[in-house]
Amino acid sequence: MPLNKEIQPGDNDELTRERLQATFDTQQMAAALWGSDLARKRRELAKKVDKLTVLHDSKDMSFMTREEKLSENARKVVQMFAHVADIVEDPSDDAEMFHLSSNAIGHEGHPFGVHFVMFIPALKAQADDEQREKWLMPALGLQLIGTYAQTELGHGTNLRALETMATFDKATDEFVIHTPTVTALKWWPGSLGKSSNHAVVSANLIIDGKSYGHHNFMVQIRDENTHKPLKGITVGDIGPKMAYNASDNGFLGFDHHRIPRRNMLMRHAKVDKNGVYTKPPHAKIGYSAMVHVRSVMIGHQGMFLGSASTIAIRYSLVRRQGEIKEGSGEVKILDYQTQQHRLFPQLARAYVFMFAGKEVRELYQKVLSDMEKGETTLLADLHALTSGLKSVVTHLCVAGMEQCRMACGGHGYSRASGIPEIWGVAVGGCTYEGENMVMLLQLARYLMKAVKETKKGKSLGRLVDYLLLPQDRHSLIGRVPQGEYGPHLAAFEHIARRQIFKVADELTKLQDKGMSKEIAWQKKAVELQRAARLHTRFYLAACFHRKVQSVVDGRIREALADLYHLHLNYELLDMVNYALEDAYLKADQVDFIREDMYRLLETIRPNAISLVDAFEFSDRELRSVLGRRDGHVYENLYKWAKESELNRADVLPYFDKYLKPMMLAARQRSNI
Ligand SMILES: CCCCCCCCCCCCCCC/C=C/C(=O)SCCNC(=O)CCNC(=O)[C@H](O)C(C)(C)COP(=O)(O)OP(=O)(O)OC[C@H]1O[C@@H](n2cnc3c(N)ncnc32)[C@H](O)[C@@H]1OP(=O)(O)O
Ligand SMILES: Cc1cc2nc3c(=O)[nH]c(=O)nc-3n(C[C@H](O)[C@H](O)[C@H](O)COP(=O)(O)OP(=O)(O)OC[C@H]3O[C@@H](n4cnc5c(N)ncnc54)[C@H](O)[C@@H]3O)c2cc1C
Repeated sequence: MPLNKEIQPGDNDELTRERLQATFDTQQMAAALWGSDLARKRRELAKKVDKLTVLHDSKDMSFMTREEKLSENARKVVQMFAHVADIVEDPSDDAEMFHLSSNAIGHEGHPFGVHFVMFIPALKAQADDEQREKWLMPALGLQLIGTYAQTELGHGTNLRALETMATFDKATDEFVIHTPTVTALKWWPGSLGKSSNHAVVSANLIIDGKSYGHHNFMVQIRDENTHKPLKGITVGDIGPKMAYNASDNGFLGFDHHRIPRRNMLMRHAKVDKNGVYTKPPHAKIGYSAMVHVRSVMIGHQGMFLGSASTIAIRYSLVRRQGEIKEGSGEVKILDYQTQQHRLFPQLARAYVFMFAGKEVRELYQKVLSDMEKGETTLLADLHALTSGLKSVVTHLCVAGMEQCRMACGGHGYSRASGIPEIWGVAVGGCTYEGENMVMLLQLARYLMKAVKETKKGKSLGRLVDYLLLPQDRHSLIGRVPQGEYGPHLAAFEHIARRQIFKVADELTKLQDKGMSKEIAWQKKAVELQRAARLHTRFYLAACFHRKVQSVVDGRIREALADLYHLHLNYELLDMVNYALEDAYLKADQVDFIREDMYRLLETIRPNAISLVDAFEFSDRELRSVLGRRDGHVYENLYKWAKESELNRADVLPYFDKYLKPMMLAARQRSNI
């Protein structure tokens, strides 16, 4: 059977020649990336969206005001739901729905931005059966629009300091929701400002003057017909952001607003009509919606980096600039080693982030079904894993996307490239769902506990089993036959384990000297977050290894293995100081890693376009002139620029108003 190489009539010849070099079938690679069923569904879905003009952008969003963006995406999201049954096979499949939303709406946000990713997951995990009937069904049926209102103007990270109050009034069987200070205003919730009419609100539960910490409450905030804020509620938009401006992130305040007692989400924690409080089976079970989003973010961030890599690699095969050998003509910029070194490691990261995203979702589903039965043993493991992955992946994604942008030269800076918007959305991920540094420290707490268990000869969980293994003194990289990468993965393991034990010992020493646990933690916080990063980067490398091992088709496995080996080399060099500190690696081994990395850049080069084609992002989804599948970049850049609102007239009013009078006056002065 001939290999599928994604060649279509009308394609730029340069790209066709590139695609013909592929050593593998792109559809099979897509199946390895997404799973064969989802890859097929994605392909079919994109074709259907292409035919449904009501789902198409009415013009490029770059040329719209915020209000136009909100209105445009509200229009499309409504059309999307109207046609959903004709487009997707299973509307309850988040992955299929995310793909539909990417194609039809893009990533700038829409009125249901938080409804599906937090509001519904919070209801699924925290509402009891009766409450699910009352809100989950209408929420799924689009009878209401919900958001998740937790962060306040004064506090986002430190949830214990949230100020919004939910005081139980036994006499009326109600909670009184109140915003006592300006810093207690809810601030940031997506789609809150102008779109939502319901919110899951985090507030301190107060019964008979005693605080039980924050819990989640269902609050209707707007009238379902007039959409006006209900009495006692102040709500609005917080203003423009770096990106994601089709989302109306909002503020929300309550003035002694009353809700029925049964509006507290009561699957786990409960308050009865006499004000008797029942504790949940796990203190942090109410944080499940956050864990859900952290788990989805990993794969999504991989897709963002995959999109940026696709744009930059395709463009690098169309763009010619300079000669390598004088007189032999200008080369494609992807033929420069520096360009390959800039882009291929980002491509490899995108692949592994998507693989890790899949693994972590599987663990999340398991924990969710355990929680349904009141079983919470794996919650701490999941929290630790998602906290680390969320932080490392978002950080590396935005660093990688910035490389992709710069690799496109001047045109990368134009919004026509599509990179600025996805970069702006992705970089938000470093902050939302837990600021990265804070989440790394959460993982570090877990790792320090794991060390204690290890010292007793036990393992805290599967993810930290490797702490039980003895440390090797020297790496075998370059000392085993060429093509064996076991020692590379062992090096990730070594540096993670060493840093974890090192910081644990340092903490112990400080405490032995009489320092409190908390102050010792502060003194070692930078080292602790390093340990968390190294642990996570080891997890990612090991995940890549598991994926390559699981692939049956030889051609796919070989192409994936090249990316995996490049990943091992590149990331090790990025962290090499840790391996040099204890002379685990010698200088000649570092040179070996570098040389092997350069070799791999050359090996990957002929497959580059097919490795990005395998993501199967449609042009509609990429929204990039530079990343067009057919490679016809220049004529379309010109067409795009002509759409600029500044080109609506040859002379704009500001010229007559300001510049012309100034120049006339200057001329008159010079004539005097
Ligand atoms: C949106 C989805 C996909 C994105 C891509 C799609 C494309 C579109 C892109 C744009 C979408 C934009 C949507 C954005 C939506 C964003 C929403 C939000 O941001 S919602 C708000 C999120 N807020 C946070 O994440 C707050 C961060 N802070 C915390 O989580 C906590 O305060 C803390 C964990 C830092 C500390 O909690 P606290 O209760 O104060 O901790 P204690 O010190 O009391 O206890 C520590 C103890 O608890 C354990 N713990 C903490 N959390 C959990 C948990 N979730 N599960 C299990 N255990 C937990 C922790 O490990 C400690 O355990 P210990 O044994 O004591 O060590
Ligand atoms: C695009 C976007 C969408 C959002 N959507 C929502 C939403 O739908 N619902 C919602 O409720 N919220 C939402 N948020 C809010 C978001 O969850 C918070 O901004 C986030 O959790 C960080 O909290 P913060 O803003 O208080 O940061 P801060 O905690 O003030 O962070 C500032 C700095 O302080 C440091 N810091 C803070 N605490 C510690 C500590 N203990 N140890 C060491 N360093 C520390 C941080 O590392 C950081 O460098 C959104 C935010 C964004 C950007």
